[in-house]
Amino acid sequence: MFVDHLSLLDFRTYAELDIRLSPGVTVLLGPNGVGKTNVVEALDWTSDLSSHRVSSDGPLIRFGAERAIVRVRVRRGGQQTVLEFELNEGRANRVRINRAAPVRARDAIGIVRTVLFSPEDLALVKGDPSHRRRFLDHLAVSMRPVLAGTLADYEKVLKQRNALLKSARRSGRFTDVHRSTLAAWNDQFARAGATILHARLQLLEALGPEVARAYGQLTDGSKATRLRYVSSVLPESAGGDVAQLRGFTVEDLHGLVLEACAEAERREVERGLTLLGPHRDELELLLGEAPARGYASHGETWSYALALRLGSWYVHLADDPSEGAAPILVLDDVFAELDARRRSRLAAVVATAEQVLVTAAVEEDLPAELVAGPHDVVRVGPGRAVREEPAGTGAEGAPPS
Ligand SMILES: Nc1ncnc2c1ncn2[C@@H]1O[C@H](COP(=O)(O)OP(=O)(O)OP(=O)(O)O)[C@@H](O)[C@H]1O
Repeated sequence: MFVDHLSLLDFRTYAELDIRLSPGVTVLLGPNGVGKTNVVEALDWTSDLSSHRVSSDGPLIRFGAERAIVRVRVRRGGQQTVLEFELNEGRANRVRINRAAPVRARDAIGIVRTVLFSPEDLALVKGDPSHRRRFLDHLAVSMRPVLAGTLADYEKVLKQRNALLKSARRSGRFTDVHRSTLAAWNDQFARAGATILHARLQLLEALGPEVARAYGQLTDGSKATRLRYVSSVLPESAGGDVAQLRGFTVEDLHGLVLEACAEAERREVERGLTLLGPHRDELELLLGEAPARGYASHGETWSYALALRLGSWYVHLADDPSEGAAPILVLDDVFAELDARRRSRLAAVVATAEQVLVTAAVEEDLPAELVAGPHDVVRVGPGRAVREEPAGTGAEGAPPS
């Protein structure tokens, strides 16, 4: 797929921006801090309505403005879809598809598909487990948008469960009312938790080999990657081995979460906190025999982070091989961080995507493999981004209609 038009109103630095894009490679060039990432962040945001840089939408709205509007026109095979998002601080966002009546925000997830590489990805390897859980869940949602609802249900019941455990702890008594309310929350908690666990395990089964392949492509292949899923709920005997864990059905997992809830009840009341469930699990990244976190070198950490993203793209391609389904690749400021060998290796792989957007401060940061062939250049200046047009063509296209 590719996006051929992106319009922004009061998004980050842009009061107004209207930019035409083409399939193939587009390079966004401009000095540091000028707004290159803001453009690709807007596009990436439309894929799952979340930003790689901030956890709420507030900072995406131009400072001082009340709301932002992001409009994209995406083409997939012969089909085109116009998505329009109104981001409101402290209020629900409004979403329209093909200018029809507003729909639930969730209904727009997955229409645009992106895989974004950014310097923040280092946290996937070096950061705390929440980064890796979010990575897994975002990838799972982008392929199965319905999971967004389950994740929201899980968050809600987790909050309720935590509030109940906290109040029991504060009162110093675990009454029958506490017990029966907890039992009711436990069932909802286990249902949503089991669906999330199941989705993660299915995804990991596909992702593990693809990350290993990507890591091999980006490096000399002397070390291998392996993904382990360490769960607060699943049997320890499996040792996090995804191949052993993948056999569980949602029903099996529901039963396991309920059992774990019963087993942990006393400790949870003592602590006033939920101590188990997918929000406590860890995706462990191994490099050779050692965990990458704490052991991998800086270069290996970068390669692992890139391999997780490239592996995600491969999983998307395998999951939906239909025409035009391949996600758009967005490489935000990554080449400057890589040595020449990894630059060319990454460039050679990504250049095969239907649409690739790359940001860079200077042309010299871009690998020759990426810009040797035909590509577009968008010059980004303060509050503006202008596509360089080959002589004899119109400067800007019509807005999405
Ligand atoms: N909501 C907002 N309203 C106004 N300005 C904002 C908002 N959010 C971020 N900015 C500004 O946007 C700029 C950063 O833009 P961006 O991250 O896109 O830069 P960049 O061109 O990618 O830079 P670099 O090359 O350094 O990564 C900063 O100057 C920041 O102050």
